Amino acid sequence: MLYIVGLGLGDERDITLRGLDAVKKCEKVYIEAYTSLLSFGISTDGLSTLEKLYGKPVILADREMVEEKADNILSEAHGSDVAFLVVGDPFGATTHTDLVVRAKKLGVDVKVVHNASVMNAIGICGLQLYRYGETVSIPFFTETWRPDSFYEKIQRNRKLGLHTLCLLDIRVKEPSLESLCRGRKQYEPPSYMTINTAIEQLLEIEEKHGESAYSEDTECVGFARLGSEDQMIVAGTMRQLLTVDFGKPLHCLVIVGNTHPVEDEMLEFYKI
Ligand SMILES: C[S@@+](CC[C@H](N)C(=O)[O-])C[C@H]1O[C@@H](n2cnc3c(N)ncnc32)[C@H](O)[C@@H]1O
Repeated sequence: MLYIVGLGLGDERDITLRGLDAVKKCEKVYIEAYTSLLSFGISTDGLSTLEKLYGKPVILADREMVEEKADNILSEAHGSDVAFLVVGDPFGATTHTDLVVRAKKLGVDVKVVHNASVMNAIGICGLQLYRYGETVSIPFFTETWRPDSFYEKIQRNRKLGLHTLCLLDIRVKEPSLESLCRGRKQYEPPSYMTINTAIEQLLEIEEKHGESAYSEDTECVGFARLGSEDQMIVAGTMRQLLTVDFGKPLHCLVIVGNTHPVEDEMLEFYKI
């Protein structure tokens, strides 16, 4: 059996009792290390808090392992109980649906244990979760690569009066271009997009398209470290949020659509 267990957003204590039961009975425990491990304050080589709580070793599964060696994990799950831990909810990221599909095709039984995700934790700012349009991802721009497919999606959401959740790029264990050319993989240090960088990129793309999908005066909400003791939530225009230091990652941003009076009342508590 493959147990895919959501860990929630705060720290190791956010696992559910059902999730902990599953972990305790599994012979092997993997943890995915590339979507948002950081919110647990865990460095890629320091898993001891989790190991202490679970009373067994936890194997770090980075992007390469999950994408290239998933079949090894799945064949282990054929004959024994294996847990695959995911920060947030297993379906809060598209990556894990692929693992479920592969497991089912190989005839491996799968059980999912849900938990809180960034996709619902943003509800804390008072914007109704059922008034959101398509979620977008904002990738880090480079000198030569400035993809902007998020622009059209935000525009579509805003035409419908819907809020937009922007997930911000995480670059963990990315091989450096230089090392790829040399044929020996070396990795860039991890980087996490801040709300400030996301807004700068959004405004750059608005200037390029010039279709007024949004502007510096558009109301947004910035979220940092949701679910942690030191979480930070600030509402304001893009221009205002550019001046806020949101501190440590992880960050995400909501572009506010049309609001109901109760949504406005809640947002007031977070205004800059
Ligand atoms: C693939 S998504 C969601 C991952 C996770 N499986 C979940 O269900 O929440 C990862 C992105 O969500 C946002 N994010 C995740 N955790 C966050 C947190 N605690 N606070 C703020 N943003 C967060 C960041 O923008 C990050 O790049």
